[in-house]
Amino acid sequence: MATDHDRGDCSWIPIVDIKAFDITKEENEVDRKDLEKLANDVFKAFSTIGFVYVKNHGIPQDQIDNIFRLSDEFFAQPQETKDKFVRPMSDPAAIGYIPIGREYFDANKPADLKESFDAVPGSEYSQYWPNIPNFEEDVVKFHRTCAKLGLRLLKLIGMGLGLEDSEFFVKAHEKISSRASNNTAILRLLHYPPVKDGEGTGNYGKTNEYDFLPEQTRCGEHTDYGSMTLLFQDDTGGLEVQTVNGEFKPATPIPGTVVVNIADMMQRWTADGLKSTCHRVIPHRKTKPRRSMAFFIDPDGDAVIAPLDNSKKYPPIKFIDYFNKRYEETGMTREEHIQ
Ligand SMILES: O=C(O)CCC(=O)C(=O)O
Ligand SMILES: [Fe+2]
Repeated sequence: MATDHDRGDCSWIPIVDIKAFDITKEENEVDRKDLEKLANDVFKAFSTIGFVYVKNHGIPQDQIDNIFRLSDEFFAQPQETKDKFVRPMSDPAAIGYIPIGREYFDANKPADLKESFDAVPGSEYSQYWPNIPNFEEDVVKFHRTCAKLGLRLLKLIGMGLGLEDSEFFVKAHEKISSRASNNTAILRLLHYPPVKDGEGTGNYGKTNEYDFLPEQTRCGEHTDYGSMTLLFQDDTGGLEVQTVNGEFKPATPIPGTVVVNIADMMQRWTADGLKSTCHRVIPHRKTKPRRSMAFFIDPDGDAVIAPLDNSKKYPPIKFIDYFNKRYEETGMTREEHIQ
């Protein structure tokens, strides 16, 4: 039976074209009226489902392809090699490799069948950068590029929301590409390995052939913790987003676009005006690997997040406290992974 994934039906998620304010443009060369119109369009798009496809963002396709290539090169290495770069788990600010079976979003189910690499500029954990030519340099540069796009979107949302200080969100993310002020924004390279068809034994980490355990998935249902996430996905599919009725529908890849979703802090700031929507990655095509790259836009860790309309919908919370709590709840502080 043809599924929505196969039909490529993702028309329920809005597409916004930000050409007027793409990252190659200087802020002062953009006409104020065009910017205001764009801000309204962007805000409206984010208000519908909390997910949008952003097109004409200005990040060169070559740069995106190059990071996917470096990511492939890293994950294609033997497990023993990758294991040398396993990030220290006790420090959420560390960089490095996260093996399969580490992160979960439901403690009663098997951990996600994915492996990833967390990267930030200026990390004190420089020994965890792999020995792949240009890896650190290019990945760090991409982090900064993503941060630039993220800040543009934050500005547009601030304007679209009609904030008195339209730079409010931008200012709360000032340290996005540094480790200062406990900013936790990371670029995460993700690899969901191909698996055999049928249910299996969870034989991961031991051979190159993986099986899904009963109830295991590529990435469990969750919301993201920070302000927003930029997601670059390959053409495999599998990402699903929860609708207001509670069902999950595909966010099929659209070439040339970045999927952007609202995360928990933006929902709190806007007192539910913008929704941090639940999403997951299913093994839509088990035998085909999925590769994606997520840039998690986080406010500075010291920022205190409270509803901007002064409502009491959410109590004020320091972002780093919220982050640490979620980090612990997803099993990330364990030094071992599930066998
Ligand atoms: O890989 C994907 O498509 C989604 C990943 C995701 O939602 C996450 O890591 O938070
Ligand atoms: Fe996510």
